[in-house]
Amino acid sequence: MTALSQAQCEACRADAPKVSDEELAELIKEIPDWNIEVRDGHMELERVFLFRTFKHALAFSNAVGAIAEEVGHHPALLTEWGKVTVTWWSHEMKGLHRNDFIMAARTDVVASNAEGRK
Ligand SMILES: C[C@H](O)[C@H](O)[C@H]1CNC2=NC(N)=NC(=O)C2=N1
Repeated sequence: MTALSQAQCEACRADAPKVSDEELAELIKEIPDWNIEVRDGHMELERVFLFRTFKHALAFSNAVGAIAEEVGHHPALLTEWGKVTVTWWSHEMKGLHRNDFIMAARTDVVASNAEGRK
């Protein structure tokens, strides 16, 4: 996996390249549990994770927040009772960058180590 740092968050620049249709078709295979949603005219990657309690859900949201801070690239995190909806897109460039797929894959790793999954 690409070693990303805050300084390398090219997806956070408005002129960074969006993934092409061909790249998208390949990258989405790596994260089969994620859905593509179109909002405000751009694509986003989204997945719902279920937990036994709100506390478990909140701990997961915090863990995803921590990997986001490491690279300076941030998701939308909707924390509810027993449920977290994670959405990745590159807001500066209004679309999907390769970084969003990398972060979705990292989110899956965080989820596989998370306590209280349902
Ligand atoms: C200044 C700062 O680096 C930028 O606003 C970053 C922060 N995190 C970000 N996260 C995401 N997902 N997209 C961005 O465009 C983005 N921009």
